[in-house]
Amino acid sequence: MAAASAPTSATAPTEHDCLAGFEEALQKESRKATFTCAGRLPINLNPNLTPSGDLTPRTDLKVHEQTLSTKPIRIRWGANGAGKTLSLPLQDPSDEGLLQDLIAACHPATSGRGGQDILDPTYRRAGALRPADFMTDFCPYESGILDILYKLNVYSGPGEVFRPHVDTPRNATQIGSLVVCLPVAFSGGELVVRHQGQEIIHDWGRINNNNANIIAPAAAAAAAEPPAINWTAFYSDCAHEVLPLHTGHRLTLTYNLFLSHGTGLSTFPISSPIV
Ligand SMILES: O=C(O)CCC(=O)C(=O)O
Ligand SMILES: [Fe+2]
Repeated sequence: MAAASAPTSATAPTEHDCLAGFEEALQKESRKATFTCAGRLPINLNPNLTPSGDLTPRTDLKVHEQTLSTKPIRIRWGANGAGKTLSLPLQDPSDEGLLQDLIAACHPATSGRGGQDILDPTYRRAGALRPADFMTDFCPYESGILDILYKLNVYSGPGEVFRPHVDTPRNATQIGSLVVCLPVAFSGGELVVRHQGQEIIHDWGRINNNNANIIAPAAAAAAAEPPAINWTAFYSDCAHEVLPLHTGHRLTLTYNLFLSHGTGLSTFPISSPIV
């Protein structure tokens, strides 16, 4: 009996065919893959603080067991001796002036184009503070999110905006961006994140803090939804934009996300992140 013949070279897939099939399969998968994640972090207006002002320390184990929350967020800015501190959410009507002071302290925000920071209000109309000009005690690491703090952004209504863009990576280890939206009332200003024909819209103004800037602890405790931080993270290749603000002020902290030792994901040497 004749032996079964081996596939001839005419019918056997070539290396090129295999690679093309592999590429097609990967592309299909990457279309289905998660490209962004998001979360909401309730603000505990009466947190249990350590003497140094931190939340009660957590072990890794506890982080997985607990519902995470954050203490109110403080932002400090201004020259030595003339510094100001704003706590969000506002808990007293007299603090509304401080929010206005912070907005006034911001400079017109630039955007990165061709490796340069460009000031173009038709592309981005918003205020910003550089990391050297403010401090915050919001700690994404403590809150279960990973970070390198990059900027405070303020968009005011009506009309401030950031047109579609991809963030300029600070170095080769940057894998994404994290946007944290602070508890101040606004409408419009949806953050739209896009990847390979998919789109996620974060309408944080609609759900932000019952549309009130000032929330007394008692009212917050009684409310069905306590004031909260909203956040989202996405990979560096995602285009995103902030749609025009309608009303109020939208304050965000943006962070660059870097690969670090120990994730097992990096095949190249990791240098210090540039902020
Ligand atoms: O404020 C936001 O939601 C996004 C800001 C942003 O995209 C950026 O600073 O690159
Ligand atoms: Fe961006």
